[in-house]
This record gives sequence, structure tokens and C-alpha cells, in this order.
Amino acid sequence: MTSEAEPLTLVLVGPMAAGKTSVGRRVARRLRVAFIDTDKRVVAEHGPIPAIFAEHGEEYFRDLERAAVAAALTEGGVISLGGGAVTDAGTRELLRAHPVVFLTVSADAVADRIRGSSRPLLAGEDPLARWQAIFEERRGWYDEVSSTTFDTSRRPMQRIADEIVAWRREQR
Ligand SMILES: Nc1ncnc2c1ncn2[C@@H]1O[C@H](COP(=O)(O)OP(=O)(O)OP(=O)(O)O)[C@@H](O)[C@H]1O
Ligand SMILES: O=C(O)C1=C[C@@H](O)[C@@H](O)[C@H](O)C1
Ligand SMILES: [Mg+2]
Repeated sequence: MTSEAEPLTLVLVGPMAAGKTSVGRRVARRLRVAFIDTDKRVVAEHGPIPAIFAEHGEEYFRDLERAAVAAALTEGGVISLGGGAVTDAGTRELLRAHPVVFLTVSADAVADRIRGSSRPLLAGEDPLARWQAIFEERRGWYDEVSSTTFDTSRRPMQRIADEIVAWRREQR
């Protein structure tokens, strides 16, 4: 049984708009554990992400993100990370002791999801090309920290969430 003292913790990583937040929330609901989105934690404590990048730079954002990940892992539950959290060696180290799910998505499917995005790393011309280049740069890190992969390209979010729940229950 899942006890409140020891929730079924799992972490979701993957590229921007893979569905970490939307799918993660559904997984948490099914597992009846807390849901934490580290981007939302950082925003709540430090303000909008584009402003943090503009005023302090990406490295500063990664420090805030690492602290949010560490706090979330202490609390437990389903924890969705920002797309670039795995670029930070300290954050990758924090993830080593936990079940991590890598959500993938095809460029075709993600095109609609990132239209009009406020994500600072997709600002400028051709956000889809930027998204692809950034994903390729980070793919090795996603593979390194994760123990399983689910693709979110063309399937309903609830179905993906149910598959992740089944996988997590098998890991106990
Ligand atoms: N399986 C899916 N099918 C259709 N749309 C989806 C699916 N998964 C996510 N989306 C949509 O894609 C958008 C981005 O999803 P979400 O914010 O959950 O991504 P994310 O991985 O958390 O991104 P970020 O790295 O920026 O935090 C949302 O509008 C969401 O509704
Ligand atoms: O992929 C990234 O580097 C980012 C993804 C978002 O979740 C946010 O964490 C931020 O916009 C940076
Ligand atoms: Mg998110």
C-alpha cells in the first residue's frame, strides 16, 4: 500500500512541451500523491521565468531550479521538471536515487503545442527548429537520468498517465 509517509515518488523529464506538467498532474491524481511542478515552484517564489532569464541569466535560473528539485524530492510525490533541468549536473545527481520517466514527443506533434509559447529558449525565429536542436543537445542527458520512456506524440494524456502509473506500481 502507498502510505502518506512514503508516497510513490516519480519524476518526469523531457523536452519542452512533451507533456511533463499535463501528464504529471494526471499521474499524481491516479496515484493519490502530491503533484509538484518545479517551474511553477520557481515562478511562485521568484516570478516569471522569462524575467528571471532576462535579468539574471540561465545559470541563475538553473540554481533556483536545482533548489526546487531538491525540495520537491524531499517532499515526494509526482514531480515534473522543466525541460532543461537535466542540463545541470547537480540536478542530474539529485535524480540518481529516484524513478525517472522520460517523456518524448515528435517534432511534428510538438509544433502546435509550442505555437505562441513564452518559453525564453524558443524566442526568436523558427521556434520549432530551436526546439529540435535543443532536444538533440539534451537527449543524452534525458537517457542518462531516466529508467523508462513514454511517447506523448499522438495519444490522449490520460492514457499515457495510466501507463506511467502501471509502470511505477511495478517498480515497488
Ligand atoms: N498527449 C498529448 N496530446 C495532446 N496535447 C498534449 C499532450 N501532452 C501535452 N499536451 C499539450 O501540450 C502543451 C504543453 O504541455 P505541458 O505544459 O504539459 O508540457 P511540459 O513538458 O510541461 O513543458 P515545459 O518543459 O515547458 O514545462 C499543453 O498545451 C498540453 O495540453
Ligand atoms: O527547456 C528549458 O530549458 C526550459 C523549459 C521550461 O520548462 C522552463 O523551465 C524554462 O522555460 C526553460
Ligand atoms: Mg512543464
